[in-house]
Amino acid sequence: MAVVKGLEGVVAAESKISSIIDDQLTYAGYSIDDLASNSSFEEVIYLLWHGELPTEEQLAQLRGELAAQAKLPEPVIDHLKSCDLKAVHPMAALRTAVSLLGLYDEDAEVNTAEANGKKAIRLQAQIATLVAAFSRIRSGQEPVAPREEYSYAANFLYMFNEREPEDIEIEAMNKALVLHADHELNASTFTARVCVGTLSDMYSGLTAAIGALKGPLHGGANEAVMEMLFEIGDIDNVDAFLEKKFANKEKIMGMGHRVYKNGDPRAKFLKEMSRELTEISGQTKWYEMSVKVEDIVKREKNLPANVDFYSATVYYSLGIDHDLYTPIFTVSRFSGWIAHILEQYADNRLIRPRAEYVGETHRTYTPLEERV
Ligand SMILES: CC(=O)SCCNC(=O)CCNC(=O)[C@H](O)C(C)(C)COP(=O)(O)OP(=O)(O)OC[C@H]1O[C@@H](n2cnc3c(N)ncnc32)[C@H](O)[C@@H]1OP(=O)(O)O
Ligand SMILES: O=C([O-])CC(=O)C(=O)O
Repeated sequence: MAVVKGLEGVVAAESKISSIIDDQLTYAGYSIDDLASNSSFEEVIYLLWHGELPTEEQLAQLRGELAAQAKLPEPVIDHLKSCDLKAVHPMAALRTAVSLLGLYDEDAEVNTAEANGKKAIRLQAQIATLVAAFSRIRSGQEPVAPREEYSYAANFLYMFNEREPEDIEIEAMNKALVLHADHELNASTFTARVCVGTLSDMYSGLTAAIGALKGPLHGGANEAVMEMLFEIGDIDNVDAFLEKKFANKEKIMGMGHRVYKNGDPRAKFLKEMSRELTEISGQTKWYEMSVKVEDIVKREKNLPANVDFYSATVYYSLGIDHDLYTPIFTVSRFSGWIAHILEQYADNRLIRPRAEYVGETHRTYTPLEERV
């Protein structure tokens, strides 16, 4: 058996949800360029779950259902209030809270297509409320109830700040949600599929996926990018910072990708948003530092920026705490994970690869008292 470390290049599933071919990303056959420029996040949710863009009527129905399901069960809010949220990582709190949501859903263990369809809407609606509620409760404020008349992106921002978001903020959040929604068989999506491939439930699949996205080699990189920029502090420090990183063979967060070798097609949109938003907020230094980091890493290591690199300064410009960047990624990626979970259920086979054993063999049991 040949071991493929990290399963690089291994094709482990057939999927109609998204594809990466020649560094081009598509959702159900629509290019990410097209969708990022034209589509609402709700249209993308529909596309990922149904394989088609919605009609006006279908979109209105989805929006209505999402708005109607966005409230959290009181015990979940009480749970958040009972924790010292300043002492925990938001992704850890989210992982637990999503699992907890399952205890208040009578459909949690019902694995029919109908029940899974209902859970899909409920969970996609509640995840945004949950992230915003975490942020509010952590800063000593009451969670803000979702508003049915807002779009998904506008409502998400509103629940953070309890003020009507500006058009530019809504546009940026919508675009970020569209860009992060799905990405073929990335580590967290694979995790979700492995989990539900045992015929476990949707809550378990999503909880497992959150755990995988949390890591800094995956979704956690956007938070790490902002920490890196804080540490660099000033554009004049970029060269010395990177030289030291290269000398110590440390990774530069937000750079490099397992699949894209010539550039992540999502990054250019986030870069442009970062430029625009940092200009508006009068904090262009973060954008300028990012560009310098990107240029040097490209020149020295031939590694392009990935989706996490410029999303950091986009969210920073929206006034969001940097440890909430990966939770925001989670809100978007819920749509993709759910699509993959539904696709896995529809044509399931247990996912169970093999390992090549490289440990000791032919050993004889030594009684406890004889061991040294
Ligand atoms: C949404 C997302 O998940 S996007 C990815 C987010 N993750 C990050 O931004 C973290 C930083 N990047 C990385 O760690 C990697 O590029 C990954 C995890 C994204 C891809 O990893 P892999 O395909 O397994 O590549 P791997 O880690 O084996 O790297 C290959 C080589 O490139 C180097 N390399 C890869 N990424 C980086 C980086 N960001 N900085 C410096 N060197 C890097 C490695 O050190 C390694 O060098 P070596 O061959 O001399 O040992
Ligand atoms: O595909 C990957 O390995 C990681 C990634 O970019 C994503 O999940 O969006």
